[in-house]
Amino acid sequence: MEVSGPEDDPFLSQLHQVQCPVCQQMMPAAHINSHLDRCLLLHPAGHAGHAEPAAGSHRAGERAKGPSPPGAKRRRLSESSALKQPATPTAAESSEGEGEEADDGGETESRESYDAPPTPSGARLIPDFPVARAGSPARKGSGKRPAAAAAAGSASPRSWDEAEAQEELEEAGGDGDADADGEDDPGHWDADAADAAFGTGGGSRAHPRALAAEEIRQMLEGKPLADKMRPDTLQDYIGQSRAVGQETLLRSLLETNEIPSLILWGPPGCGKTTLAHIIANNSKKHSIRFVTLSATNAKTNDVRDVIKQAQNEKSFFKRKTILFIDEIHRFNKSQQDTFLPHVECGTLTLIGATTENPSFQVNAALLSRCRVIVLEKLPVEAMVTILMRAINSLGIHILDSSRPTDPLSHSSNSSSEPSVLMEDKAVDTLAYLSDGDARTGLNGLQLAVLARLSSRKMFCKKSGQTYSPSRVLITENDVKEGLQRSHILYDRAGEEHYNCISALHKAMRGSDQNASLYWLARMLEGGEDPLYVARRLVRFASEDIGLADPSALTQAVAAYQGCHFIGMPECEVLLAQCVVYFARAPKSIEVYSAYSNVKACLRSHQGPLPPVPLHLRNAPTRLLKDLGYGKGYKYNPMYSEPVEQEYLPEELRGVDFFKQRRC
Ligand SMILES: Nc1ncnc2c1ncn2[C@@H]1O[C@H](COP(=O)(O)OP(=O)(O)OP(=O)(O)O)[C@@H](O)[C@H]1O
Repeated sequence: MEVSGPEDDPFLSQLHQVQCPVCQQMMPAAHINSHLDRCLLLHPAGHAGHAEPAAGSHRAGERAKGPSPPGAKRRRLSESSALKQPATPTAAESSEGEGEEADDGGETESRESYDAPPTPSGARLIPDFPVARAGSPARKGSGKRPAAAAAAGSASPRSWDEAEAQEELEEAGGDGDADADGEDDPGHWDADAADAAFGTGGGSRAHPRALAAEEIRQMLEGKPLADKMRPDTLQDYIGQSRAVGQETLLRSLLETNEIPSLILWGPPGCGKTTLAHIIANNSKKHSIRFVTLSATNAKTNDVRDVIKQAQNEKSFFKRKTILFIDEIHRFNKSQQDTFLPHVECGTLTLIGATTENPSFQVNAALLSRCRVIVLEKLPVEAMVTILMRAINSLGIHILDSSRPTDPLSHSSNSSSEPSVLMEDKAVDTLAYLSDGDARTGLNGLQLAVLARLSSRKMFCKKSGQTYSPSRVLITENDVKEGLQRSHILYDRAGEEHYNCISALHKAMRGSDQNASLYWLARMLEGGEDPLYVARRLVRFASEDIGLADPSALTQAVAAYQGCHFIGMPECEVLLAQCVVYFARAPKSIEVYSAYSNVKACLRSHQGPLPPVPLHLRNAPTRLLKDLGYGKGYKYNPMYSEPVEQEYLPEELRGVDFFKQRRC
């Protein structure tokens, strides 16, 4: 559970808060003097607004050197970790704030929009990318963005204006150092570092610090690129104009900080968590607590804790709490019920994100108290814009296929040329193949670049030329490979979902308990709904085990109910137990096949179906008795010996569905 808000002593820190007149940051009154000394030194006139951690805390750069969130965590966890932002400036001082970025004073600096221009069909998709000069998308509070974008947009690495590059460099510290504040942070992703360094090296051959392949490789290692590139402001939030476009109600509500309870519904990677992250950033400016839970690992007690804290905050400090629950559909109905009264009475504003239809997955009562925001798959143009933003931040140049000569081949000063280039069609292909999922696109890009940089195969297939080892060309094939590798992650909504459940079914049928457990874990770890797996087990109990072990059905139904009661992650072991039981159980498809035969018989029947024999009909009235209903029926319990009696319609007499396929 991640909670951002007043931590160590909420009472004191709230009561004695003052605002720094230079960087606007809130902090305990006791810290203001020492903070001001530092702040004035760091932010002379004109730099106000660039926030600095309060006195007593580490400087931003120092904090950033601390261990960054583990990138090896599974995807959902790493996504939720992206919301570990201090909700208020005071939170930056708390221990939980450590390791997080500095406050986002840099956001106040000018930042050009990344909205992609409409692309005519069939035209190249890479937009003439606006040069973003300030405000890093990857890091709040950062200073400069490179004009690498310009090079990409104009498709010529040489179109970059030298003077502009030098100016950018000087603004960024003048020495090619990563941070305008002079904070060096080699081990941490720093878009500024990339920007400042590449901005000067990318187009301006005069500058000695074009990003070397090795530098890019280091920047790409660790945290997923999608996390690093998560936008902090609505301005950088691409697409989704129906939901948060300029004229929408939601946008005006967000701008006035009137956040209603929301359910964000959309396919994976379309920006649900990102929108919540933007709301979180915004709320911290208004002293609203923003708490994040992921339904994949939060327990009911975590929810209760959040509610209790929200009640305290409301009654003692009149402070609102926004609770963001990622994958809310994975909470069972009773867990969802826990929020209901608190959303109702305004203790909590709930923001839930779900990939599943909320009509089925979210309690009707809760749903009726939330505004459902439908986010769509990102269109290809938006994907290109998002990818280009990352490509520019990394200092990768785009190679224009329409140019008659390869810029790599006629470099006069090879040492200062950009060292990593990417085919323009590789970007288009990546945007198309990502299927509206920005995470897939960005992580595919990361894998493609990393793979290419690690293998150091530096030749251009088109020209057949090889280049110096310091140059790398990322091709369309590289991104295709990168995408394939990133798809190893389980795709809950797509083909992988069906492939894995089929593999599980077959492994249990083949009595392979190891493989059965493997496929189960692969689905659950990938974010599969445990109730979906449980429903399939109920079916398997009858289809494949049947009367060979009739208690299998009881086991499956119990597992289903157990999953429903306790939800993930606790229910995974219930499913594991059931899966192993089924893999070990004797199998019989006798009933399943016989029933299939009956169905086939009915479907292939020509003409009207045979009537129910009169002796089998019930005769509750005299009239029916007179018509012969029930006549001649032998009531079995009255006979001690076996009863000779027909139960099938006359024309089916002698048919044995257990032996033959068709009647
Ligand atoms: N609209 C957008 N504009 C810019 N970047 C985006 C946008 N949507 C997604 N991204 C990028 O894609 C990454 C993944 O997006 P996000 O985590 O918001 O997806 P999601 O819809 O919550 O997915 P899931 O349901 O799988 O958790 C983000 O970190 C961000 O870098």
